[in-house]
Amino acid sequence: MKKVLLLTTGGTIAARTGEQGLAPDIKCQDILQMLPELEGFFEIESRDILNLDSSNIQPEEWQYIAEIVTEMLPKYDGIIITHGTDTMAYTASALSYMLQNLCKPVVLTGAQIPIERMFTDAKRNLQTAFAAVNAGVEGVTIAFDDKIINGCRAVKVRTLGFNAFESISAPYLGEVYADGIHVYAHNMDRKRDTFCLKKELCTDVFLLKLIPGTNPEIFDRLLDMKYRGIVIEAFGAGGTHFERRNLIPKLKKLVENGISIVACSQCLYEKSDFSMYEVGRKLLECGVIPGRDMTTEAIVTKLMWALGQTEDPKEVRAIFNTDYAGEVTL
Ligand SMILES: NC(=O)C[C@H](N)C(=O)O
Repeated sequence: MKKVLLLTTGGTIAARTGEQGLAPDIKCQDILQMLPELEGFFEIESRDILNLDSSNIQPEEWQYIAEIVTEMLPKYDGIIITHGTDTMAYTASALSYMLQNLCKPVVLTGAQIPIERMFTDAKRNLQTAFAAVNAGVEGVTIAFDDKIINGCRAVKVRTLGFNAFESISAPYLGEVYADGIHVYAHNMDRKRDTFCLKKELCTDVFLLKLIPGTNPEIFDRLLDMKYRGIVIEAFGAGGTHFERRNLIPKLKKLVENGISIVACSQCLYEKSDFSMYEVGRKLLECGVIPGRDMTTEAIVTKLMWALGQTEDPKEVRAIFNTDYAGEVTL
């Protein structure tokens, strides 16, 4: 029988309606009581570690969760973490980098409807998470709506639909059917070294979505504010305007000041390629790091993590040229 640790952090899955609206309240023991069918199949221990809507989960919480996972993992076959859906993809990505060479399942799950309500998806999602642990799907994953998604490829794409998450530019790792869980790929050939926690993060990272007419002076302000990393969501396959409002000299200045800039596409699907158009090449020429087919969530957290590991922009670039958890196609 597999030994599983359930950690709860809050989110809608554990929410009740209070005077101020929905807020997390339900404890792990109550959650487990609602899933009596798991008892005969798993040896389960549980612990409430946070009680937050995921909008309140920030880099400090990612580090706290990573510490607990690192401490507890040797005693279990896998760990399931219940978490709000709104920022689950950020937490999953951050954990993917912090928990280096992870070779056991760490599965995040949650719900669109609280577990105590009719039509809740919480039980099904938890069952899927347990199935992922049982199947030994390694690494940080998200179990949701019968799918297992690599954590650093997940994006929340729906506010209300049960299919809230998609796996972007990467196949699902597994799916649940009537005959059980189908696991497609879980040995991603990347765990060569021993597991270790690398939890240092730099929170001085800013995300800017370009609009037609973005004022170039925004980049001077970001320099004044001492950001060390900037993620730019550019247009289409990769481009920004240089007519009339030329962003390029400003970006050059930032790079000269040692700031790491990573650029990706505003389009959710498919890769960016900044070498394709003149409007993209100019970014590469001033030293911007291409985000390739990574999600914005995976880039933002990777930049925070990279800047936590090194002060050298060249090493940050080298980190972005490395695939740690299946987050990027090189
Ligand atoms: N479905 C959810 O869990 C949404 C909630 N606001 C959260 O992220 O905590």
